[in-house]
Amino acid sequence: MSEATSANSILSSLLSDPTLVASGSYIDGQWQTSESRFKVTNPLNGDVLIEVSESTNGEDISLIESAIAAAKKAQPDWAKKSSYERYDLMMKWHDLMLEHKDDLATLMTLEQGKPLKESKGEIEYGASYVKWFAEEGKRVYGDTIPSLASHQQIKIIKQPVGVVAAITPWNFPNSMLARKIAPAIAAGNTVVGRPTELTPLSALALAVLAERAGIPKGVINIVVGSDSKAIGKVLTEHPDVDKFSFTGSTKVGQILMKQCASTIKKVSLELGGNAPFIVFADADIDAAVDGAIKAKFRNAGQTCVCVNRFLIEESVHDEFVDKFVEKARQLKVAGGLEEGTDIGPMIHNEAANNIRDMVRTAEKAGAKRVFGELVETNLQAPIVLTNVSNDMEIAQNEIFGPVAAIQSFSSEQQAIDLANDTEYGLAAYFYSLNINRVERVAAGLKYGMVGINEGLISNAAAPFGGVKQSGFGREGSKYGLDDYMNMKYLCYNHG
Ligand SMILES: NC(=O)C1=CN([C@@H]2O[C@H](COP(=O)(O)OP(=O)(O)OC[C@H]3O[C@@H](n4cnc5c(N)ncnc54)[C@H](O)[C@@H]3O)[C@@H](O)[C@H]2O)C=CC1
Ligand SMILES: O=C(O)[C@H](O)CS(=O)(=O)O
Repeated sequence: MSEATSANSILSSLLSDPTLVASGSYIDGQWQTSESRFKVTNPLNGDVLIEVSESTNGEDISLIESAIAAAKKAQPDWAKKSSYERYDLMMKWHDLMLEHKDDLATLMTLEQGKPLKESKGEIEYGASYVKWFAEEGKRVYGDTIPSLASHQQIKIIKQPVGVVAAITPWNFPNSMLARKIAPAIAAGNTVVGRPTELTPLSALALAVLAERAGIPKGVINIVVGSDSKAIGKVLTEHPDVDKFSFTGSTKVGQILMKQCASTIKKVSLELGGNAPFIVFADADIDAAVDGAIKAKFRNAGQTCVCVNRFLIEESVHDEFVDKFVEKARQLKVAGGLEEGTDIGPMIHNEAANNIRDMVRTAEKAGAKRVFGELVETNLQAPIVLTNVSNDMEIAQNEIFGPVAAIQSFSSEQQAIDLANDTEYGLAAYFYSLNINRVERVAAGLKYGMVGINEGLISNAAAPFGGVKQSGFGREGSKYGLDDYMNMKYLCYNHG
């Protein structure tokens, strides 16, 4: 059993199983506590939910190093297990995640703010990656290749890379970590995960359940702490870490990628986005509006695949704006635990202030606010801006909040050019019922993922990832394991 400290009164009163709340790092099957602690707060009201032990005070990195050592020690035996044995343990973990879905969702809403229905959806989403890769681990196939030389035979085998380190953001505190740990351990690797200090409880609860599932000690290690730079430096530069996977902003991804260069680690980066949402005149406008609401306001707009720029063909612009505003007006903005909430608080006041600054700057540059009021709390309701142009800051930077920035266009090529006019290339969306146009636009968009007449594209069966400054590597799908394996070429001389 974990040494989860008894959750404080707020948490224990809201959870049916308060022992899901851990308040220290999970290393080599042991729960580590320390003198220095950091506070986890509720974004809705700033209440302190719990204090969590730091895994480092900035100077003493011994706990981080012991997590890497534990992963290194456990990896050979974990890799020796058959994929069927790993499948059984991963599915026990998966089943426990779903069994405790309500508690895990409540914990997530308390520390991250998203509406409870979205938190429940995220637990299912995170669990789906565990199930997907438990199964994919049984399909790691090699190759035999005809050789040019008659005395040779060529074989290809795939092997786990070894120790994986992962750093994850606050906006999806369960699924971003699950979608790294799952492929890593399915492939026979071991993991040291580090969630952001803003939302560590969801990640630690995953460790509590992994322990209960019987996943051997050292296979999954979670280190927590507020000094992200110090922890990141160890995880990116330590010679015993073979693979580094990061989800977060492009700015931080660049720093971490540079740090990984010192030991030439295998790296995967899921970074920022600037998603265009193109609506052509030949689209089903009502379907486009429904898709737009989902793709814009999920997680209060705080996802890397949320719409950042709406590009609407001139002839349907006003119809789209009127219908979009009508739907946005109906969204309930309140605390995430409240019944019927559609939009919860943003992660912190700094993020909300940043949004307000972006809106004011856009208005100064000529954008027109056709719906919504700016508030002084982080419970920011939807804002809809029209008359936006692609050179505005709000069109070039990632909004990461509940603000819809709408531009119009007059031709298909102009729409594609506007959509591609960004340094990012993660997700894009467009609505059209003209099949030839669909093929042309899908081919012309420079993005890793494209939703076609669809606003929700994330699922474990698909390769999630971007191009350009949105990163590289793919998470999910049959391709997702490759990032966690090395390919080995065997050349047999059989005479
Ligand atoms: N492509 C994707 O799948 C995703 C991208 N993002 C992007 O991340 C941003 C929002 O998330 P944030 O958590 O604010 O991003 P962030 O990049 O500030 O933080 C991400 C993680 O990195 C850690 N971190 C920050 N600076 C670090 C450093 N110098 N060394 C080591 N670790 C460090 C943070 O503590 C956190 O755990 C947005 O740009 C969003 O688009 C977020 C989630 C998913
Ligand atoms: O962090 C994110 O924004 C997620 O990758 C988006 S999704 O996978 O939940 O759609």
